[in-house]
Amino acid sequence: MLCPWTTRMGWACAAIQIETMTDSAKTSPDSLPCIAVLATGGTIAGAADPRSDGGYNAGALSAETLLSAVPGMDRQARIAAEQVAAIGSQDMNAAVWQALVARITTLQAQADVAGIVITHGTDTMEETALLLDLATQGEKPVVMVGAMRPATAIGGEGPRNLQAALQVALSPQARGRGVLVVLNDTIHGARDVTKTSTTAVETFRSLNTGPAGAAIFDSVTFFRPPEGRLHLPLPSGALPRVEIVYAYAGADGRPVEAAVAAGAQGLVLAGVGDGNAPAAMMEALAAAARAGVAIVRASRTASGPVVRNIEVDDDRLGFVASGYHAPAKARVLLQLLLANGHRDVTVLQAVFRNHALPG
Ligand SMILES: NC(=O)C[C@H](N)C(=O)O
Repeated sequence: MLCPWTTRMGWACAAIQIETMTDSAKTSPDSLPCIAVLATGGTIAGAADPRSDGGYNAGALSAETLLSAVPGMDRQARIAAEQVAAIGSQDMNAAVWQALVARITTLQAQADVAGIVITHGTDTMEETALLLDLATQGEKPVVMVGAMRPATAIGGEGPRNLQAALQVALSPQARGRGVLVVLNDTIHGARDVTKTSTTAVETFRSLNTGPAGAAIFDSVTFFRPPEGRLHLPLPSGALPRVEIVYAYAGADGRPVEAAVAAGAQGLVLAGVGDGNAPAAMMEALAAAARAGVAIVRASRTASGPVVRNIEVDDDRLGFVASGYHAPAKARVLLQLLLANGHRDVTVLQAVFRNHALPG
């Protein structure tokens, strides 16, 4: 039994459709909620590569294969899978983001869809999570999931993570919370989550806020109420060029000048401490700000806010302090702000501090 919308939408030529109904569920298939799974690749879909012991290729397995490793979900939901991309998330790009935004927007509007799950590599999951959270609207749960061990590895945790993500997507409590990330039985909000370890299965943390909730066995619990969402539509075409400049002892202004020469409309400083940098780098950033480039000071440290006008005179230099946005996420937010015509430093600062447009 396919979800009703798969036949209506005519996905047969563009997407994978799967049949997961058991005999028992087939007695009343229409009573089960429908979940759309949008697959993009990543290690959760990774398969061993014979080139080396432990080596693998991300995005090698289909959505259908991933779902076949999660027995029992067919008693709780009808599931329709669509292969949006098949890439390692190090190669995530604007075209896939456009496709995901379009599919989420369509699925949010379809009455017969209860929730959406997106399989994705972990490397850039936090960037995609924030972008989708900002660029889409709707109450239905949108749950991103990945894995640290490839599907062919002993102890691969992808099937359990996918099961938990499907359970969160089915949970009424997950409604109205924007985009969520589920791995290792833990639920994170798109704004809060960061990958903290190259290899650990508990790599995703919400370092400043703590996790949003937990998915233990088949029980989904949230620890706090939903927060307000900021909406910044994703325009068609290329996003504005925004570069990240990394500060370190001895850094000078040349990385800043190179980024500006390459056409950057915005720069995010991955600064030391509270978004700081050596004087030569700061001078180059100030010159860029005078030339009309949006400058956001973030921190290369893992947690804590970057606060305005503490060691750096942001008012005089025309900079924005990133608040709790780490560099990669500050870049996504700045790209969407610039793409939506927000260039005024006061407006940019309000959004980075309050996650809401002023007024
Ligand atoms: N664990 C992973 O998913 C890493 C992989 N390189 C990816 O982001 O696609």
